[in-house]
Amino acid sequence: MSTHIDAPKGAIADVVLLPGDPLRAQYIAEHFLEKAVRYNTVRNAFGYTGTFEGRRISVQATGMGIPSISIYVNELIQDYGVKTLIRVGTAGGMGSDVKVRDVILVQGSSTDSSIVLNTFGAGMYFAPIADFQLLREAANLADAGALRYHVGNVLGEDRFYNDEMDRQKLIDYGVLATEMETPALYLLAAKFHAQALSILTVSNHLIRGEETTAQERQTSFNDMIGLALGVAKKIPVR
Ligand SMILES: O=P(O)(O)O[C@H]1O[C@H](CO)[C@@H](O)[C@H]1O
Ligand SMILES: O=c1cc[nH]c(=O)[nH]1
Repeated sequence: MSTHIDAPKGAIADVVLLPGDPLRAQYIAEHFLEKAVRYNTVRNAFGYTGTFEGRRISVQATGMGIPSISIYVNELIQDYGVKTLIRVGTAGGMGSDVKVRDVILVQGSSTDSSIVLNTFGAGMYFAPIADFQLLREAANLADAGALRYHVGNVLGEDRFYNDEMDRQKLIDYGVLATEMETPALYLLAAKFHAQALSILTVSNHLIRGEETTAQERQTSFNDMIGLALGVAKKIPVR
């Protein structure tokens, strides 16, 4: 086991989906994976391993925010040898073309978190970016499935409630939406030479004040989850 995951070596697949919400992990395991076995309940951060169309895949809840996802990504890669990590999260829309229920493929992750500064030191603004192979595959599958999706820059912010953030400036610079984990995922994937992609569903719009219903969120989650599993299925087993 690792410090926060109570699973034996080999219990976790080389490809892992990463929802923030443990109940989303359970939902994915119960509705999309075959023969799913729960390998972790520590802190209720549920983790499952099963198969999707014959491909062994795990799903691990990360909790909310950069400190929490950093723990799981570190342990999945360093203690369990995970090579590919695909976040399946929700986001608050910011750009005017972004609508609730749209899917966003996070190409680059801007942040107000100190994680980049603390890694590289003052004066170096490392750009946390998606793995191109995963991003291209996801875009191809989204095109084939006629999904409404965007590819671009997303803010990964430290605070959910953040009145001080100058959102209009970020929107003017093309930032599509906000969420709270991707900078850490992309930074740690770069550090450990793993592959990572964040796929997000827009659950609300911060500027227009729109929200989705719980039922609608579930349906649009299904598009995102299907897309993530479609990408995961194509990764050769390592
Ligand atoms: O839906 P998840 O994956 O938790 O992601 C988003 O939702 C949480 C905030 O409600 C933050 O974790 C944010 O990144
Ligand atoms: O971080 C998040 C996630 C979803 N919606 C938001 O407004 N913020």
